[in-house]
Formats: sequence, C-alpha cells, structure tokens
Amino acid sequence: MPGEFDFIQRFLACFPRARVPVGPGDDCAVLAPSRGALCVTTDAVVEDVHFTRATFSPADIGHKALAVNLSDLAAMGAAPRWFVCALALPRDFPVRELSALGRGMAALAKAHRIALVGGNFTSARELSVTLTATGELSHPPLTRAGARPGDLLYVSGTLGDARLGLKQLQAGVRRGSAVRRQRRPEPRVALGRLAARFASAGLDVSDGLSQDLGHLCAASRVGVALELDRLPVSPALRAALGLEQARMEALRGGEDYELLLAVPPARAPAFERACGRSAERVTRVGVLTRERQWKIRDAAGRPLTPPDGFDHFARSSRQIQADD
Ligand SMILES: Nc1ncnc2c1ncn2[C@@H]1O[C@H](COP(=O)(O)OP(=O)(O)OP(=O)(O)O)[C@@H](O)[C@H]1O
Ligand SMILES: Cc1ncc(C[n+]2csc(CCOP(=O)(O)O)c2C)c(N)n1
Ligand SMILES: [Mg+2]
Repeated sequence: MPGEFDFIQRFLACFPRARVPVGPGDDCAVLAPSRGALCVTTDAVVEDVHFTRATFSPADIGHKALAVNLSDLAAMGAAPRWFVCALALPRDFPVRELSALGRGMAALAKAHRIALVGGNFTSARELSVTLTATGELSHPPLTRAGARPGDLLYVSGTLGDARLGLKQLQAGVRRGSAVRRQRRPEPRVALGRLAARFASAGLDVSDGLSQDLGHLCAASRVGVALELDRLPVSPALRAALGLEQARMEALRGGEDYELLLAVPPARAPAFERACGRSAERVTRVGVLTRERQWKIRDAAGRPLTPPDGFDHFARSSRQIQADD
C-alpha cells in the first residue's frame, strides 16, 4: 500500500518544478509577487456534489478543480500565478488514478501558466479537491460592485450547456459538446484580462445567470432589463430542447463558467472590437437600470420571473430533479 508520502511524490511528479523562493516540500510556499495587487480565491469540487466517479474520469476531476478557480481569477481580470491543492482521498484510491487526476490538472495549469506551489493530503470518505489560487493584477480589479445604470450587459460564450451535460450524464450519455462543457469547463482567463480594460463590473457565472446576475445587481445597486431572446445558446442546446426552452435553460444554467460583464456604453464599441480581434465571443444581453428591479421579457414581450439558481443548502440541490 502506498503511503501519504508516495501520494505526494506521485502528485508532484505531474507538475513542473515551480520557480518560486520556496515551493512544495516545506511548511509553507514562499512567493515573490511583482508590484501589482494579488487576487486570491478558493473553490472545491466534491464527489457526488460536483461530480460522480462514475461519470468523471480522474483527469476530468483534476481539470475541473483548477478550472473553477481559474474562472474566479478570470472574473477579476487577474493573470493566474500560483496555486495550492488540498486533496481528500478515499483510503483505497488507486495511485494511477491520482496520477491521472494530476495530469488533467497539470495540462490546464500549463495552458494558463499557473504553478503548483504546495498542498495537502488527507484521507476521507469522499474524494474532494480544494484549491486556493492566486493571480496578479496589472490594473484595478474587475469587481461586482462598479456597474452603473445605463451600462450594457454582456455575456461570453454560450449558456446552459453544462446543465444539459449534467442531465445527459445522469441519463447515461457519455459524449458530446454539452457533456464536455460539464466535465471540462474552459475558464475565460484571456477575456477577463481584456475586459478589465473596458468593463465597470464583472463576475463569472457558476450558479446560473439568473442567480449570478442578481449578485452583480445587488453589489452595484442597479436593476436590469434582460432580453431573453438575445441569450447565447449553442446549437447542441437548441437541438436538444428547441429554442424557447433552450433560452430558459440558459437563464437558469449552472456551471457555465462564462463571464458576465457590465460595460459603459461609451466604451462598448471599443470593447466589442477588442473582443473581435481576440476571437472572444461576447453577446450583449441587456442593460442595467436605475430602478432596482428585474425586467426579463421573452420573445413575445411577456414578462418572466427569474428562475432560482444553484444553492448548496437548498432542499432540492443534491441533484437536478427529474421534473426540474
Ligand atoms: N467560508 C467563507 N469564509 C469567508 N468568506 C466566504 C466563505 N464562503 C464564501 N465566502 C465569500 O462569499 C462570497 C460568495 O461566495 P461564493 O462561493 O458564492 O463565490 P462565487 O464566486 O459567487 O461562486 P463560486 O464558489 O461558484 O465561484 C465570496 O466573496 C467568498 O469569498
Ligand atoms: C453530481 C452532481 N450534482 C449536481 C451538480 C450541479 N452543481 C453542482 S455545484 C453547482 C454550482 C457551482 O458550484 P459551486 O457553487 O460550489 O461553485 C452545480 C450546478 C453536479 N455538477 N454534479
Ligand atoms: Mg465566482
């Protein structure tokens, strides 16, 4: 049976040696940030809450654990730098699966140039991966609180795919673009850094557009007029549900890991041009308002009540319900 130190060695072997004053192996990592401010975030993925071992490979789990943290750094406009990784593993977890998890994480870390500088192992009944990630800012952070009435609201990519992917995995489907969005979210790091030059506020959509837009509105003390028929939906979601239902699923979403950005109208043309040049897809979906209420209209002009987003402690959150 491999011991704790074999686990540490196996995991570290997946990553290049970090170029920091003190890396893995001592009581703390020691980092030397450049002069800009540091962003710090932490997020966990937990077996049977964020993934199941029947539907995610170890590499998917490693990828997703880092992706959800990178998405928070992206939402602030930060450049990813260093992370630590706390793993809780069942006692019988095979070492080769740990290596596969490490390789899935290391591939995404390499793509975003973030270095593993430390971590922790513990035994546990369920598998969980908790990361703390840092990023550096070269400009003021993109917070949730800076939006003003009249700012235009943009969303990146497409919404609702990861939710569809989860339902497909629960129904036994193991392939396709929606399943990939659920297992392998791609954090919008480059877009976040670009958006920090133009946007007044931003956040990443992890709990669903309708919930996370509420956070932006509350923090910025604004309301919103959202155009449902502008919500970007993928061909896969549209094919699975039809356009009208696809838009409702895009609104409810969950685990989209897209960015929601408020941009002052005077900066919107330059923002759109910069996104075009960098091949970053963004869609204008509404406008922020002085009246602190929500106005969502469907294509027929009917007002809609926003659906609830994901809440870990709500009674129905252990699973997406069959009638949901
Ligand atoms: N245990 C905690 N101690 C201190 N602050 C916390 C704690 N849990 C959450 N927060 C803070 O509350 C805010 C909302 O947390 P939440 O986890 O919903 O973040 P999020 O970015 O909206 O979502 P996600 O976790 O999906 O990235 C964050 O600023 C977070 O730092
Ligand atoms: C097995 C399983 N059950 C449910 C879900 C759905 N889910 C889990 S966490 C979350 C919101 C974001 O997480 P957090 O708020 O922790 O960042 C969502 C939509 C899933 N992916 N897998
Ligand atoms: Mg977030």
